[in-house]
Amino acid sequence: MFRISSVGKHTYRFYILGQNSLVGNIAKCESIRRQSTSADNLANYPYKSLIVSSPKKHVFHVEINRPEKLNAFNKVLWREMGECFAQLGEDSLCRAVVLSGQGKLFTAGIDLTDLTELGSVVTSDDDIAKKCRTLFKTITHYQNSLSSLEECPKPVIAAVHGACIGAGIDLISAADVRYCTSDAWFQIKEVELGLAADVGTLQRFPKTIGSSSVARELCFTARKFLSDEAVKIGFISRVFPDKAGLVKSALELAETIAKKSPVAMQTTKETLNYSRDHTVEEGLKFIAGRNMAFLQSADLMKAAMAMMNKESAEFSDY
Ligand SMILES: CCC/C=C/C=C/C(=O)SCCNC(=O)CCNC(=O)[C@H](O)C(C)(C)COP(=O)(O)OP(=O)(O)OC[C@H]1O[C@@H](n2cnc3c(N)ncnc32)[C@H](O)[C@@H]1OP(=O)(O)O
Repeated sequence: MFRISSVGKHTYRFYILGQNSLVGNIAKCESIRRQSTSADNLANYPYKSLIVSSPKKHVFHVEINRPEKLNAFNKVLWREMGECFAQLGEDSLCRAVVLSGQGKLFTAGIDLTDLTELGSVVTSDDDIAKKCRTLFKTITHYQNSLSSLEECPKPVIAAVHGACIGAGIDLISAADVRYCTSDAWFQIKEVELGLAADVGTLQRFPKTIGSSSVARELCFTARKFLSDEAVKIGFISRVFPDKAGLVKSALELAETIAKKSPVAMQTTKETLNYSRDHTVEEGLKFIAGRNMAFLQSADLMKAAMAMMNKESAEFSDY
C-alpha cells in the first residue's frame, strides 16, 4: 500500500504504509521528482454541472452535464462555467480546451425556471434602486461567467451538436473556434422571450461573422439557422456528420494547438482579442510590448532548434 503526498510543485513523496497503522509504520521512501500530468489534477475540477477530463496530453475536455434539462443554464452552471475556465486559465498543465455538451443537444440556453425567478425580482415590493442593483449584479455575474472563455488564455474550441439556443450563442461566441454536427441548429432567441441578449451575443457575434446585416437579421427575428448557414456566415468553421466525429476532430485540433509553444499560443490569443477591439496601431504596440519580453522565452530557441533538426519540440508548462 502506498500513500503519495505533494511536497511542492511537481514534487511528490511516496510512502509505504505499514500493515497495522497508517501513520506509525510509515517507512519513508526516496523523494522523487516528476512532471505532473493532466490526469493528476482533475480532482481540482469537482463540478456538479460540468465534467472535466483530460483525454490527451495538455488537452482538457469540459462537458456541460445537465442532459435531463438539455444543458440549460441554471445558477449552478452559470457559476461553475466561470470558475472552471478561470481555473483552466491558471492551470499550467492545460494548453487547449474543448467544450461540448452531454445528451441530446449542446444547450437549450438559460434555464427557464431560473429566468422566472429573475422575473420575481421585478414583481417584488423592494425599492426600485434595490431591484436594479440585484439585476445588475446578476447580469454582470452571468456575463463574467461566459467571458471566462475569452479571458482564458488557452484556446477554447466549442463542439456543438443538436442545438445551441439563446445563452448558448452567447457562450460559443466567446470561444475561439466553433465546430458543429450537420444536424445542429442555432437560435438567438432572446427577443422571443421579450429581452435583449445581454451576456455577449450582441457584442461578439457580429464581429465574429463580419456581416452586420446578417447579424442584425438573426438577432431581430430569432430565426433558427442551420449548420450550413452557420458555416456560410463564418460562425462555424467545420461540420461533422455525427457527435463522435465532431468531438474527435475538436480534440485533435486541441492536441495540435497543445503541441506548440504555450508562450506563443497564449500571446497569440491575447493579441487577437486585444486587436479585435483596438486600432491596428494600438494592436501593433500591444504585441511589441508583449514580445519584447516573450522573444526572450526559451520556447523560441527550442522551436527554432526543433525545426532545423526536423524534430518536434517539448515545451515547459506555462
Ligand atoms: C439575465 C439573463 C441572461 C441570459 C439570457 C438568456 C436567454 C436565453 O437563453 S433565451 C433561450 C431560452 N431557451 C429556450 O427558449 C429553449 C426552451 N426549450 C425548447 O424550446 C425545447 O426544449 C427544445 C426545442 C430545445 C427541445 O425540445 P424537446 O421536445 O426535444 O425537449 P423538451 O421535452 O422540451 O425538453 C426536455 C426537458 O428539458 C427541459 N428544458 C428544455 N429547455 C429548457 C430550458 N431552457 N430551461 C429549463 N428546462 C428546459 C424541459 O422542460 C424538459 O424537462 P422535463 O419536463 O423535466 O422532462
